[in-house]
Amino acid sequence: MNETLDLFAASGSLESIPLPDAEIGFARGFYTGEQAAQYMEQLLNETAWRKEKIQVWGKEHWQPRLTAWYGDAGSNYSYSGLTLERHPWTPALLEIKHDVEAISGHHFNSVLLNLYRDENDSVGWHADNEAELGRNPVIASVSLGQTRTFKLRHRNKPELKTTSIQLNSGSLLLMAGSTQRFWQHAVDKERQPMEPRINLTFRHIAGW
Ligand SMILES: O=C(O)CCC(=O)C(=O)O
Ligand SMILES: [Fe+2]
Repeated sequence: MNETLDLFAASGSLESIPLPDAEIGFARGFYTGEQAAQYMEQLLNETAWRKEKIQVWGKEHWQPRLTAWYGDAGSNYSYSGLTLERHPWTPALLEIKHDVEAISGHHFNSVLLNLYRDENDSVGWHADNEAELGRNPVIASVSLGQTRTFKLRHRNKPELKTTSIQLNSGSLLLMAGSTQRFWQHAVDKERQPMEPRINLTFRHIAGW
């Protein structure tokens, strides 16, 4: 058993999701419904939400969701031709970071927040594999508000069917090991009306 799976085992409430070439842990009840609803309300109101333009295959697009980037001073995070403006940690984000670090045994120095306003907001297939995240990034993803379907697909083993995980309010998904190298993930638009959802992905950016 490798180091990260040992960590999952040690941290009681994280259940391991057994996918090949991946290390994924899930805690459905990381926060109670009530705690999650409180953070949802607070983060909806106090986050510096922005709609960003990104480059995909040389063309400019508006991202189909709102985002915000918080973290330690000195950070710089770039993806899809975009360098995000970093905001200093808020008390609420530091509390959540503390809880996530306690259960995962990992240290994080930044968090990307996503706001899916309704059923039309989404994130396309991607892996969080930017160089500054290192070779085996550990990413801790906290979900608040509307349950949305998180899909995972293997990059080069099509016989492994797409896996779906329902990310309910208050849940924590931990992706580690080779997950970002072998798997991509996405949150699709939905046909049914959806309430807002906030997702926080805690990351460790190397080099600062
Ligand atoms: O909203 C989610 O659950 C996933 C967000 C995500 O993949 C990202 O921010 O990189
Ligand atoms: Fe991602």
